[in-house]
Amino acid sequence: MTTVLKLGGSVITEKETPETVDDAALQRASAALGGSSGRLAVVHGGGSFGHHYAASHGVSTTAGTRDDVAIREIHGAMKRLNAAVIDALVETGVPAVPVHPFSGAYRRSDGTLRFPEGAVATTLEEGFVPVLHGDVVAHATEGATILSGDELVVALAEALSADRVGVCSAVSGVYDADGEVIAHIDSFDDVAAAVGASDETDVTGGMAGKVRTLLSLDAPASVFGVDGLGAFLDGDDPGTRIG
Ligand SMILES: Nc1ncnc2c1ncn2[C@@H]1O[C@H](COP(=O)(O)OP(=O)(O)OP(=O)(O)O)[C@@H](O)[C@H]1O
Ligand SMILES: C=C(C)CCOP(=O)(O)O
Repeated sequence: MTTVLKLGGSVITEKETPETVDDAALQRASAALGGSSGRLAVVHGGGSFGHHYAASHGVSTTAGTRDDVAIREIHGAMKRLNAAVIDALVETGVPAVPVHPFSGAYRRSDGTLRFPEGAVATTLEEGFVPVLHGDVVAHATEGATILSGDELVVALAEALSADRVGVCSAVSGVYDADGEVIAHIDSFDDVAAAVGASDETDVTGGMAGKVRTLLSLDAPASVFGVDGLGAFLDGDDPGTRIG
């Protein structure tokens, strides 16, 4: 059983305060992961580490930068968050190891992502838990653009033929217009009026971007809050199922 799990930046950081980890939430998530079994690849988002730098340099998933300073700032912040996530996971006994997308992933000029998965697949086979993250990546004809953790989850899940995909965010699921968690989404148009951007600084589209991206996945994905993480890892289907 191969699981790809995203820990949202909105969960593990205090998203409005630059470079601030939400230690309590990260410890809760790590404790849940400490008890998990099977092959697990973790991806985390940018939260208050990646999005502030990306926004301040005007970089998004489509608007590129040719400024090497911008690339180092965005990537450097994401590496610092990655180190904090790995430290927390190691504390709970998870054999976590870092994988930095900038070093291997890139976009073609039409924006399609290339992610050579050999290192991650081998890392999993050998019993480690690779921990990847949203990042800045080289983009042919654009310089460099942002790769969201959600897009990476989809690419990884497909490349690894994952059985389960989970996206743990700051909300209990995708809410409808009345604030109730939607049980199942299989078309963006059905929820377009209810889903929006993030309430915080976010260059990758908040919940609307997440739903759109996850709908492109072959395997079904679940969006849930940190309260649902243990249940998801136990094989349940908390929150909103997408696809
Ligand atoms: N209909 C909706 N249901 C749930 N959340 C919504 C909805 N519309 C907008 N949102 C916003 O989307 C946010 C989740 O998207 P966001 O991209 O911030 O999450 P994340 O993936 O956890 O964080 P990051 O992008 O930093 O990794 C919620 O916190 C909320 O502010
Ligand atoms: C902003 C950066 C560098 C990563 C964005 O990843 P996301 O938070 O998963 O959308």
